[in-house]
Amino acid sequence: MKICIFGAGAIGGYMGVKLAQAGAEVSLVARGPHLKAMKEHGLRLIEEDGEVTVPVTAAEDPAELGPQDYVIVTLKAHSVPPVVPKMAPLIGEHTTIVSGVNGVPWWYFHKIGGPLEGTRLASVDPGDAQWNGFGPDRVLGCVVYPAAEVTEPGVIKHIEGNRFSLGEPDGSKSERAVALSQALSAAGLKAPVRPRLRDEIWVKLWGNLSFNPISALTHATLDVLCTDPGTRAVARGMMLEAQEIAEKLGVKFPIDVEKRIDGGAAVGAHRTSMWQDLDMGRPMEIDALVGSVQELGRLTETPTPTIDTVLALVTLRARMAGLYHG
Ligand SMILES: NC(=O)C1=CN([C@@H]2O[C@H](COP(=O)(O)OP(=O)(O)OC[C@H]3O[C@@H](n4cnc5c(N)ncnc54)[C@H](OP(=O)(O)O)[C@@H]3O)[C@@H](O)[C@H]2O)C=CC1
Ligand SMILES: CC(C)(CO)C(=O)C(=O)O
Repeated sequence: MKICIFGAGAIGGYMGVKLAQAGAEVSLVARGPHLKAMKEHGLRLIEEDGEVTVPVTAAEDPAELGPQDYVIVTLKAHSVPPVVPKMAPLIGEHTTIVSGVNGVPWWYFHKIGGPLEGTRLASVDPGDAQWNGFGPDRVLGCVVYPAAEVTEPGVIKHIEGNRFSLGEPDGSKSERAVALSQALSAAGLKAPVRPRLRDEIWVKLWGNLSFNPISALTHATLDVLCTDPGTRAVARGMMLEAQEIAEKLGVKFPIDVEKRIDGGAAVGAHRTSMWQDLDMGRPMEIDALVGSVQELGRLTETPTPTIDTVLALVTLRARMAGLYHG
């Protein structure tokens, strides 16, 4: 089974080391000093109980790697549409694309059934680049739970978690989902195949939608913003609006908003990825994490006053930092 990880930064690098260590036929697409370091010295993974360095097959040009059974996309959401044409050499007749990106996935309305079947989302797939470029039938969904960071070129620090939930857009337990789940499990990762992946997408998204922009705006860590009465109320407001949208789309939430916010507080003094991106002058995943929910609000005719307010503030914050051009 040939697996290529496209965008082998924090999450893709973590997955890549685990798969390589387990002897899987895995290759990584990366760029810049990080690619140079991993080609010259291998890819180093630092975990709580020790560290390991593994030699990896890595390239910037996918043409060097050829058609794959699975392409696992672990780019930031806004980086995917522009590179779709570049991925063409990786894609053969039976290639599965695994979307390991936070936020509302571009394939959300594929095989969902009902009146919104086949709806495209401009916030996450402008110009239908992925829908038309990959074709939604190739897609296997994935919710990424681990936290990791690239601490220096060629070095990944794992922070917590090892679950990558997988799910078919139609909820079936397909052969391709089971085969990938087995490969990831053999590499020591948790990879359950879920019949209702969209429910998990929303529980994860609840946090990213609210905690990430609030932290970027306030520079408060999760423990603080989830317990301060004012910002907790803003997060709650955003989440309740998202819940109304999601439930109109058939989602069932297994927990309530208060429990989800308490879970965020329990993570501790964590700087969200959106705040880290702002600090480091990197584009922020505003469209995928917040704009997409506003777009779904419009589609389902659900008012989103709190989401609209926070989206306006964080978008202007990003624009003033020269990090948002939408
Ligand atoms: N990190 C985390 O803890 C978590 C992340 N996620 C989600 O996972 C996804 C990936 O995040 P993360 O791993 O943190 O992101 P990273 O930025 O660490 O990884 C993406 C990598 O792709 C590289 N890249 C970008 N464009 C190209 C290109 N055209 N060709 C080759 N390489 C390219 C980037 O290089 P460069 O640096 O040069 O841009 C970077 O190394 C995001 O959607 C994120 O929200 C989900 C849960 C937790
Ligand atoms: C903060 C957290 C854990 C949830 O919002 C996250 O996923 C991020 O930093 O992007």
